[in-house]
Amino acid sequence: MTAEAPAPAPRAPFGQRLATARRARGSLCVGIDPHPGLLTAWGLEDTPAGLERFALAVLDAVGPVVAAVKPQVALFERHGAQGLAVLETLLTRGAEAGVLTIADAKRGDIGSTMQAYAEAWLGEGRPLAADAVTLHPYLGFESLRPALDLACVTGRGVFVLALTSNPEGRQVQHAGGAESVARVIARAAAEENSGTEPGHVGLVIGATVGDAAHRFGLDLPALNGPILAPGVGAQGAGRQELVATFRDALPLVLPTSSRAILAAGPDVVRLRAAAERTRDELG
Ligand SMILES: O=C(O)c1cc(=O)[nH]c(=O)n1[C@@H]1O[C@H](COP(=O)(O)O)[C@@H](O)[C@H]1O
Repeated sequence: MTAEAPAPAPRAPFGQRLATARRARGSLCVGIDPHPGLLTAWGLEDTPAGLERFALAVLDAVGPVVAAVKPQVALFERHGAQGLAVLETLLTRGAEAGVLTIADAKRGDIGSTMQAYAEAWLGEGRPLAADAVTLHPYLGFESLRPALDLACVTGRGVFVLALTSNPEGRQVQHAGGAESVARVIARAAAEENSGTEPGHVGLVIGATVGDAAHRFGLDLPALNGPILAPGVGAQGAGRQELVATFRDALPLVLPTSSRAILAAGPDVVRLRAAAERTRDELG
């Protein structure tokens, strides 16, 4: 009996694919956050049909000029099953268009449940599988194991919350003093990325956190993986804050902005121009 050949990897590793996308189209990620107020401002109804028109218009406008798009899952979930169907369509169209998709689902649970979340967002052939998903580690970093491992197998990625952009995050993430929660999470993520290639385990660190990463001793250049940085635009951060927050880890940073860019729609030309301008300003 001959041994079966191992199944070929479904796609190149996420770290590699992200690096290629950034070289081709720069480092911006645009958040697709279909808030009801934005739908109204775009002249759309707050319904699954309005949601679909909004989400696909954003993809068409910005997909060719940015590295990634990040649909905010909550804003699709609020439309129930039909909203999730729109998300499914968006993720499929994103893959067809060659722009990376990051599902902002912020999942995290005990291992047995985490296995199901991992399959849902990172599993091969799953309807909602994206190129990467956001995870929260507050049941313990190791509880994320099913997602960390499955992402590696399927050539996908994860972004683990470390220092979030909202001020309330400090209560949990700064706890522990010198050995802060954020530092423990950052170190655990770096251990997943050992190797020469850029790894598939990223962190989320808000561009609004000031010098917290430095103050708490996070060794960000050692992460060898991407840092998703929300907080630019509507939450007040810009290029100056990115430089001050990330210092020598800036090459790892993928800034992400939602409302500040989406407000330029529904005109596709203006929307694309807003994404290009933000991308170029943030450098
Ligand atoms: O994981 C995220 O993307 C995230 C983490 C974080 O610390 N702060 C943060 O704002 N986000 C998300 O990033 C998006 C920010 O949207 P804007 O403030 O409109 O740019 C929202 O979808 C948030 O849920």
